[in-house]
Amino acid sequence: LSISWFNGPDKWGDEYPVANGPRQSPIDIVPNEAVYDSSLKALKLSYDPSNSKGILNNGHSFQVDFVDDTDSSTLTGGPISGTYRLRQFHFHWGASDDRGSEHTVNGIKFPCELHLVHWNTKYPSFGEAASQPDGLAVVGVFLKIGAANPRIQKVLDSFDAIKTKGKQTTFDNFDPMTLLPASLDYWTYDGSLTTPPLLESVTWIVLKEPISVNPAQMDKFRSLLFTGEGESPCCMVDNYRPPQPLKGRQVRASFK
Ligand SMILES: COc1ccc(C[C@@]2(O)NC(=S)NC2=O)c(OC)c1
Ligand SMILES: [Zn+2]
Repeated sequence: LSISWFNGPDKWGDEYPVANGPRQSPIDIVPNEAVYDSSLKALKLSYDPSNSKGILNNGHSFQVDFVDDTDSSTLTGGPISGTYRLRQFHFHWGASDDRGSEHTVNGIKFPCELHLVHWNTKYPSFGEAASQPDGLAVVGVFLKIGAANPRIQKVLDSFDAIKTKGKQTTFDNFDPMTLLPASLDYWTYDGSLTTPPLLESVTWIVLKEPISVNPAQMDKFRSLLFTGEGESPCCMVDNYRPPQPLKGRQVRASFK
């Protein structure tokens, strides 16, 4: 499905009525209104770098895909029960540093947001899980502008090979753990995919602590194109959905 961001988020409701559903994402996170829940477990992420497969420009972001036919890269603990397998990770970012994240904190937008997508192994496949209310668990990590991040550089160095929509290349031996901040404190709430089909199947786990990238690294994200080879180029930027109504949902915090 090719989502062109110029007939973007405010048009999605016409074709996908769930866009106006009760558990849409992203949301604005208001830390003072989040409820500390001492029963929330620590996140347990164990990833096998040899599971990383390839990196693809899918026309609305880029994603790093993982082999997910065994339980070798999993998320357990946290707000979820059972075992969720890592499927892919991708990012959302802005045309400038004042915007780009999907979730916001007290209305503050970060320049970029990482999504690590996991699916519940109680279902036979990712596709099946994506249509179930407890099917997916996505770990969201904010990126802020600061010191250069050596661990993200390998991702950025692959961009020349995936500049245009549909291009992909191999991406071996990458450990997504290296993209996580020191603290795994998180907020969690029930939500959805943030692009069509906007399925309400995501348990969101948004980390409180951002990771940093420097301005040159952030600019590298903006060198990708939404458009395919030979089409008039359109920079891949502002591929984020704005916050959606909370509709009575509670956001819980794993920390005081
Ligand atoms: C099952 O079909 C889909 C379709 C789109 C996405 C991507 C996205 O909509 N979801 C999140 S999270 N961020 C996004 O941009 C997806 O990711 C798991 C799964
Ligand atoms: Zn996403």
